[in-house]
Amino acid sequence: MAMKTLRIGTRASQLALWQANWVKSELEKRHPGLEVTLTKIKTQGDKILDVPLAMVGGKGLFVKEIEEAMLRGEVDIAVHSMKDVPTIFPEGLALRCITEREDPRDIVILQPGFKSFRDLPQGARIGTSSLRRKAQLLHLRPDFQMIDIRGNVETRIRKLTEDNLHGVVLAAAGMHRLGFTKQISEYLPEEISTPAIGQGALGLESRIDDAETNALIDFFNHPETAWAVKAERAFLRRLEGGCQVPIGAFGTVKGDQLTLTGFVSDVEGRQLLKKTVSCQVDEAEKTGTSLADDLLIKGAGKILNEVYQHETFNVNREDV
Ligand SMILES: NCc1[nH]cc(CCC(=O)O)c1CC(=O)O
Repeated sequence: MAMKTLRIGTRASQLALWQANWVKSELEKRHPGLEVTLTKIKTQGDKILDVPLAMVGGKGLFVKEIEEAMLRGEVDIAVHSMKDVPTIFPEGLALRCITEREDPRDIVILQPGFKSFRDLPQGARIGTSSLRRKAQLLHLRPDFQMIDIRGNVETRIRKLTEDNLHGVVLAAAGMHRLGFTKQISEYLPEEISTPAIGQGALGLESRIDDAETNALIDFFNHPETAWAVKAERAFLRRLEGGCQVPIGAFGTVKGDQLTLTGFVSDVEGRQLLKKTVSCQVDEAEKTGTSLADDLLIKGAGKILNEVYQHETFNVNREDV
């Protein structure tokens, strides 16, 4: 039987292409004879590089054009970093698979001679645009000067030298995938830097009614990661944190037990709410929602309202 061609829609950044190519090669291993092609699609988030993304507006800046291509039938699946995937999907599309998580932690790259961010001098300059990363580092080192950096992973690494920074913060997963592991100075444990929702996992999105495609890709789904990420996303959804805010959540699964940590903070990392809960995996979403409710009762709503009004609230979904 002649196999169909499966077309992957992807952004053209180095990391997005690595991820799409990884999906392609896993598909070809699994289904010998299947032809898999990549279609590069420019998204709003790729086009507008100089404007704070909050001013561009809207959720899903890095996925919308790919979703439209899928709805028009021009591509069959989209490969996303789960971190960039909005919690709501257009009619007809769904998140079909969540892949096994890479290292979920944040990392720092430091100037030569430094082993830990803790050793940096007073007032050290740290590059990141993520309010989540900013807040958690400022919580430990209120003296740090946080510098906005935008751009893809390589650009941000380059800014360490170009912008004369003491350190930059990035995701371990992106560094590992792109072969930059050796440049990592320090891994930040989850207890110090709660990862972004979905960090390290990939999401495969497809048309709900495309049974043939869905049957081909279902093996990518990793149930443990999927439970964890579903809990994290329920937490985010309840906090209406579709845009970038100092929100993080991290779930792990052992057997049928899910442990979920959620965190919300103000921009300066002064008020930091964090809580860890456990449940059975089939309660993942409910638990994510109720953990958010818990933090709302403790004052997360007030903190987040202040964040939304804060002048530095310029969303950068490339660096959550
Ligand atoms: N928005 C950029 C982005 N999207 C996903 C990752 C890392 C890989 C992952 O989380 O799967 C990164 C890079 C970074 O934050 O350093």
